[in-house]
Amino acid sequence: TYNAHPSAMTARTNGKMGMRQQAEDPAAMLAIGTTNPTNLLQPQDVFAEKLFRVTKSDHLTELKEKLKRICKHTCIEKRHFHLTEETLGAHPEFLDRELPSLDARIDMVATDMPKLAQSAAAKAIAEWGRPATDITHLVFSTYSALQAPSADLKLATLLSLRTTVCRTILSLHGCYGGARALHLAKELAENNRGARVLVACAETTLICFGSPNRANLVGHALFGDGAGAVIVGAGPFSEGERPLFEMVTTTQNTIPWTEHVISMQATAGGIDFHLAIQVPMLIGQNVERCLLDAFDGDAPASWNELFWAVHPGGRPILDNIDTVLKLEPGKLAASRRVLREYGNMSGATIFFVLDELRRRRKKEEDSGHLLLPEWGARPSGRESPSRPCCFALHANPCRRS
Ligand SMILES: CC(C)(COP(=O)(O)OP(=O)(O)OC[C@H]1O[C@@H](n2cnc3c(N)ncnc32)[C@H](O)[C@@H]1OP(=O)(O)O)[C@@H](O)C(=O)NCCC(=O)NCCSC(=O)CC(=O)O
Repeated sequence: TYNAHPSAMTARTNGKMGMRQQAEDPAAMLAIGTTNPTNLLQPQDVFAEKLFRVTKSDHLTELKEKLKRICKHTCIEKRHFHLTEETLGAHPEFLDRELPSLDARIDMVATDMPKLAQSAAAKAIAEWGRPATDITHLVFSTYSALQAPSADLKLATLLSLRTTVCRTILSLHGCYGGARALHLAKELAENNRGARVLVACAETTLICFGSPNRANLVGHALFGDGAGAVIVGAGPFSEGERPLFEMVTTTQNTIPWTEHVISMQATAGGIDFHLAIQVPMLIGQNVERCLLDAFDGDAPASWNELFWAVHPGGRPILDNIDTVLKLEPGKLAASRRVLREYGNMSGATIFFVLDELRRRRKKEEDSGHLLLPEWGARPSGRESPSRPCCFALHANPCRRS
């Protein structure tokens, strides 16, 4: 409802016209769901051999040895992929960037990617305990959305959300897409009393996949497929709703002049992406300044006073954050575990890290030994070092007093 007269607007939104504007409390995550495709589970130690075999690239021996070296340095043990050997057999054009293949990729992703998101969202909704029709807003993020109607509408249909659900799609935000979607969900939940926002993110490397070459080798070693979903709502909470992480404050920060550092480009042969070798260094050099900006004069005396939900963009990124922030061993354990078990699933990864953190918290609660601090932060380079983006989270189910 729009109205030129603010006083009339207040009267209408307080009355029968719809939800009152402001929620009483900060937004919180009320449930988390994650999922991975089961088609192909790739142990990292045999990944290079398999990739070069299925892409008929075995003759590129030097490149294969380099990928083996890189894979060893990733600290990844396995990843999940939607793409199968059968699919590659049926689409030889996926192997040759000179052949047009974008249409076929978009067709496959359009059907399969929303289903991946559905699986994660269904888990989150089941945990939340309320009917899917109580969801008022949907924010969907993916780097594979290149058509309209897009994955947000497909997901809404698959989940039988109400027809009045307010949908937003974030496209090609890459690794920071999940955090940005959560950021938006907080604003939606806090500004629409009673709103319940489904945040979903699904990523499949199918849209970028190609035969190995010098430019895509690190991407081949790093990225995997997965989906995550979170229900976000602000208080008052209904019976049975249980805040997992209170979302206290969110900011986004861009490092100037780093636009070239990570990029994605749709081409006739699929999406090309570029990762500059400087990414881990730039994140290390800028993360503390971005955190200080985010905390706006209210930073803790030591970063160890917080728990951390860092997007595991790559092993050297986590190492640099550890070093620069002087974190105690284990502070990034949730991020490191997710990287080890799933690789970098771009925007979906942060949901896995949050899920891992709450599992660790639950374990500590059950054993009576609470180690995780109450407050936390979530920095991430995005598509670049350029946007470390930070959340402060409140992991106590009770509200801050
Ligand atoms: C590739 C790595 C596993 C390599 O590990 P190390 O750096 O410890 O090992 P190393 O220095 O010996 O490098 C091994 C070989 O990899 C090469 N190499 C390293 N990084 C490269 C890059 N970005 N592009 C091309 N080649 C690269 C080195 O030149 C070397 O080649 P040779 O052996 O020939 O000398 C790591 O650097 C890594 O994880 N980098 C990716 C980090 C990243 O950019 N993540 C962001 C993803 S996007 C994202 O997630 C956004 C976000 O963070 O929010």
